[in-house]
Amino acid sequence: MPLVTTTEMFTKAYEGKYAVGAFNVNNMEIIQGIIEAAREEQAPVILQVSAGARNYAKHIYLTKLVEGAVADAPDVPIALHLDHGDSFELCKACVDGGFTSVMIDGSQYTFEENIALTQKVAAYAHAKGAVVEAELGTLAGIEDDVNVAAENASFTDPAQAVEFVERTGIDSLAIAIGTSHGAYKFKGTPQLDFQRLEKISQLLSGFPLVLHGASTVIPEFVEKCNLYGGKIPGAQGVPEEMLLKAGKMGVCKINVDTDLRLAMTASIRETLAENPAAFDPRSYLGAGRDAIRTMVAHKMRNMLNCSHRI
Ligand SMILES: O=C(CO)COP(=O)(O)O
Ligand SMILES: O=C[C@H](O)COP(=O)(O)O
Ligand SMILES: [Zn+2]
Ligand SMILES: [Zn+2]
Repeated sequence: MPLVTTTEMFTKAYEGKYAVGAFNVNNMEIIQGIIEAAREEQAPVILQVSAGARNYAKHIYLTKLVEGAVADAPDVPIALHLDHGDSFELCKACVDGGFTSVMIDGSQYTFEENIALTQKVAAYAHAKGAVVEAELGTLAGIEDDVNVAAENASFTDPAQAVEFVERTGIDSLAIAIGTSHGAYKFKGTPQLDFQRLEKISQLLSGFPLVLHGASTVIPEFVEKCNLYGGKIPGAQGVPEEMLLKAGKMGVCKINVDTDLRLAMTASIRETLAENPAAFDPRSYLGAGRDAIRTMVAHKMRNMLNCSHRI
């Protein structure tokens, strides 16, 4: 099947009380690892591209690789999504360039400015058959060029979320309930505001919610990075059981980037450390690709609960 939007994926996920994984992609090995996992697990999947990834790998290379993925896994529903679009122009370029879904992240603007920008993107994308995710509330952590300090992060207001969805006509909403981007999410015990999620979910009944900054930062992979020369002290993420619970409460899309980075880096470090004579990039990039596949399959089975859903 051709690339799809997220509409049907989210309807099924909402009804089935599970979430679809949205994985950040930057190169061929990452795309192939994710698609191999989706095919093995028979799970729908969202490939998402940040502005940084688009600059790194270039739009045309990424879309051609994704075209390859679609041909390689014809029975898997695959959506191609812009992650954290920060302007109308970027969203337009992605819609025009074959993406089926875009995120406009106006969360750093005032409520009214965020609404105006999101409305404009939604009108354009919908006219072209693409869908739109927007964000209300801000996450702490690093998003592209925006580094939001924890004290400037603000959780999503449930009443505002309803007004925002009604006025913008978006297809899904990213909310802030305590997750954050990157490998350092919590200093003490991990905690999410499930009461807030429940309230938003009640008020927006049936509407797909999105969680960003949802990597688990699995200790095994941090330790492996550190064992083979890395320096990633004190990293901590969102426990998988919390994400599984969120998936039962209206969260239909869960974003994962950091866990893929950690898995790939750990296996590349290990491969090079254990094979000092190796210098064929296929040896360590291939190991990195395998690590992505294993990590994504693990997420699909244990945290998203989206295996065997197609
Ligand atoms: O939200 C993300 C991409 O938009 C990724 O979050 P992580 O950094 O927790 O993987
Ligand atoms: O939310 C951010 C994602 O992890 C993408 O990160 P990036 O902007 O460094 O590509
Ligand atoms: Zn944001
Ligand atoms: Zn994000």
